Amino acid sequence: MIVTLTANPSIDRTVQLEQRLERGSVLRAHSTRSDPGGKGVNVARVLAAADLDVLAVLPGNGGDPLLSALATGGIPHIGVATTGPARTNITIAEPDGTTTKINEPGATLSGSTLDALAQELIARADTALWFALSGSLPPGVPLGWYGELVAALRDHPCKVAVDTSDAPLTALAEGFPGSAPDLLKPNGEELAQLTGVDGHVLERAAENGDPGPAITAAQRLVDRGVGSVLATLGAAGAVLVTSDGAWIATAPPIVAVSTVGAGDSSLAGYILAEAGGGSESERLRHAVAYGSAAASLPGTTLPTPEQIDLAAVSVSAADAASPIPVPTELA
Ligand SMILES: O=P(O)(O)OC[C@@]1(O)O[C@H](CO)[C@@H](O)[C@@H]1O
Repeated sequence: MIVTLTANPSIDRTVQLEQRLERGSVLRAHSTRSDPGGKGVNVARVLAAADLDVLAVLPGNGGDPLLSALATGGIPHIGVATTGPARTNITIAEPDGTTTKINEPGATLSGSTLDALAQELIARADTALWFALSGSLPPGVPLGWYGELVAALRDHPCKVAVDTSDAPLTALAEGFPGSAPDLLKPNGEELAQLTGVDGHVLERAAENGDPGPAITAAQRLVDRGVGSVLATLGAAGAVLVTSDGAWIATAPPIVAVSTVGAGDSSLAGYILAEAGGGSESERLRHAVAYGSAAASLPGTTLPTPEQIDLAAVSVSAADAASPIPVPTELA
């Protein structure tokens, strides 16, 4: 079983515009849609669509619209009693595929909700294959909470993936190697934040087909105890770095409709391939194929296995025999 934790789930409301977004104007929406959201919920949705045994753990009370949507979608889940319903996050989508996202802070979680969420994980630590701890932490949650969970789970046979950002990500990294997960999934900006690398250098290089800075930055996290770093780089693809080597994947050309959920789909693709015994390059191939498929779908629509084009993703190994060159900007 794969267990996902979403401390700050959401209803994702997408507003599709027919024209460009103009600040200060009255704009008419062409269409709207609502999808169950929150990063761990999305990972669970992708894995469930691929018929994996999955469980989404999240705060929520019986009758909350988000839990009802998960039930309707056939996503196995446990809602832990909490004070308020899930937040609504807004995506404003423009005709050229540009998305602007406004995420609410989420309802405050009490100490007892936090303890109950942690208990749901610990109770499965000896049977679950993977835990995916994903997304922001709502008010009331200590910034170091992910680190505490990783530390509690790492004595068990399960593997733990973390995908978060900003202060919770920084707090997690401060606890390395004790809080280092088996898999960390930063995007380019988060990778830069964590490693002190200039984010512009990293992203510009990746866009120009040079994954060197991203690999170097990811290697720094592996040196600090992280098992594997899957760094997603948008249209430039992704890199996977472990203590055994580094792999690079380029993304197939797509018409981007909504990148919301693309990173979560990548994480799900990686876990799916790993759970099936796939090699590092196959895990990376699945990650990029799932992420690309998600980006070509509207709102927080997530891909099914039929929409995945593995053959369109090219993966290569960085030469393990020669050290990864450190670009001058990083040296
Ligand atoms: O505010 P967070 O927790 O960082 O991100 C939440 C969120 O933007 O992430 C998902 C896409 O990755 C969406 O479903 C959701 O709205």
